[in-house]
Amino acid sequence: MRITLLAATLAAARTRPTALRAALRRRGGDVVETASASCKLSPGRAEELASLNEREHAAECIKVEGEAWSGDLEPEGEIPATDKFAIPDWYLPDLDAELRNNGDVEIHVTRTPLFSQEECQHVIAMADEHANNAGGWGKIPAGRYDVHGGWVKDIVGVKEWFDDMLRTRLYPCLRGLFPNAAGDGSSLRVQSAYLFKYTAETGAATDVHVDSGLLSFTIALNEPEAYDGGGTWFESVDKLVEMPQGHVTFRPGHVRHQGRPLTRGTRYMIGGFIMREDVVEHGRRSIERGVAALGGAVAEANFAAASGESTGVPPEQLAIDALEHAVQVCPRVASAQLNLGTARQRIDDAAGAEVCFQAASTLSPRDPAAFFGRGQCLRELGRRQEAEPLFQEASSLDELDADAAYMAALSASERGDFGSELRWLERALKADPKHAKSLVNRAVLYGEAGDLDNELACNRKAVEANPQSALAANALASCLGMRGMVDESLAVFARVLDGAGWGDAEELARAQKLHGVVTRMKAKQGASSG
Ligand SMILES: O=C(O)CCC(=O)C(=O)O
Ligand SMILES: [Fe+2]
Repeated sequence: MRITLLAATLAAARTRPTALRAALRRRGGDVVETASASCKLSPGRAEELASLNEREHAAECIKVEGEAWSGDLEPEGEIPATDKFAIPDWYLPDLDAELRNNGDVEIHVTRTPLFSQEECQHVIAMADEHANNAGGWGKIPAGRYDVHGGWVKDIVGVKEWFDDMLRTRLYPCLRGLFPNAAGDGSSLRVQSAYLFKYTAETGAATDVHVDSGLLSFTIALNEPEAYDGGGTWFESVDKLVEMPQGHVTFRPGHVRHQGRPLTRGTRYMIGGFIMREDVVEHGRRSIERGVAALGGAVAEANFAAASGESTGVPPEQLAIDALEHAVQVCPRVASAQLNLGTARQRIDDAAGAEVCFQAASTLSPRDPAAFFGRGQCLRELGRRQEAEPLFQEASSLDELDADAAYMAALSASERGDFGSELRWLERALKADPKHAKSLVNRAVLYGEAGDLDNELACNRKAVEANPQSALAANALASCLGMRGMVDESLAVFARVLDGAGWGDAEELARAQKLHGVVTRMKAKQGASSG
């Protein structure tokens, strides 16, 4: 009988991980203005950050000198006809007015190839040979993916070809298509240029991101028959651009896009990020400075992080300052607002972060990170009901985001809607079959349905997939205790208690308490069988 009571204690410990905080109220008004007005950067600090940007720009211009061709363009450079589409309601951090044509942010895709088949094949052959000589392809990080590739400046033969093409075709196209932003073309500079080799197995995609520069181009080096999937996807208009070999896309750099996942074959492309020697991109540089100070662990994964000049300011503060500066410079740029939200979350300013995420989701309504971040803040602020649809939205926008689906599941379970909880947990586990919290809560649902074998199996899977998760270990140990498998249960609890460093205070206290419960249970078992 005592054993049953102890088991009930363990069953009560079958809890879902949650976090409850006090409630606060929000203010109304235009969301972007509200977020911008929340910035308290002093004019002196703004000036310091601006001069940091100027120095960084000057240093970068020196660095890229010689990495790629620059100077006067071929006067008669040919400009191909393009198909164009607009990105409505989108704002650029720098030269926003100049980068528009008739008020629109435009993406141009060539109608006829800019490069011949022979040219493209030759470029690929040189790149493959370079990789062979180097003992394999390098990897360029692109968010959660590592794409095989290399910097154009380092690839023998390709660099020389690329330099020639900048002068005769690529820069003349930018000058023709974006006349107000490119000027006569002589001040255009390659911030970076890379050659990607996507395969289904290695670095099949990039995350959705913005590029580092005023303008970008993407060159399709091989024929689309060589692969399935791929192409460039433009998030805010949900449009996929798939180009035949030799075609090129020209566009403002700061438009969210993704190299779509490849499911078969190989896709070669060249990407170029273009800046201007005579324009300091204060908006972009402050955003990148903030992102770099946050350790890059934010949604906007630019390939080239800002070159961090040491300032002696702690990283959290530098992030806040730089991103408040960015919001001052370009309040309608979603990535400035989003990253400021992330920076404020880091210093536990949920109310300050929430207004930024709300602005970001208004400015970039298909960016899952803005919804997820706002949902987290609203929970912190005690507004769980408002948070739930935001997690659902984030999960719908990114089916690979297990955290978003998990948070939607948690929200449903808090309302007692276990049917919805199950559906969202299944979605989370489809996105990430190893997601510890989802596995633990899936086990809870099995247990509540009386399916004890699957409850145990699910908890075992959680621990196997996450050997360092105290949450999973505690769940498994409790489950084992409930099933009377006390020795194994005690061993798992002991692992949590010994495992210095993995497990927060809450999980450690839980392990301690439940270890005691199971120890008493074992004593009772011994007494009743002895
Ligand atoms: O693979 C693609 O089409 C896009 C790659 C990319 O992010 C870029 O060119 O900036
Ligand atoms: Fe890109």
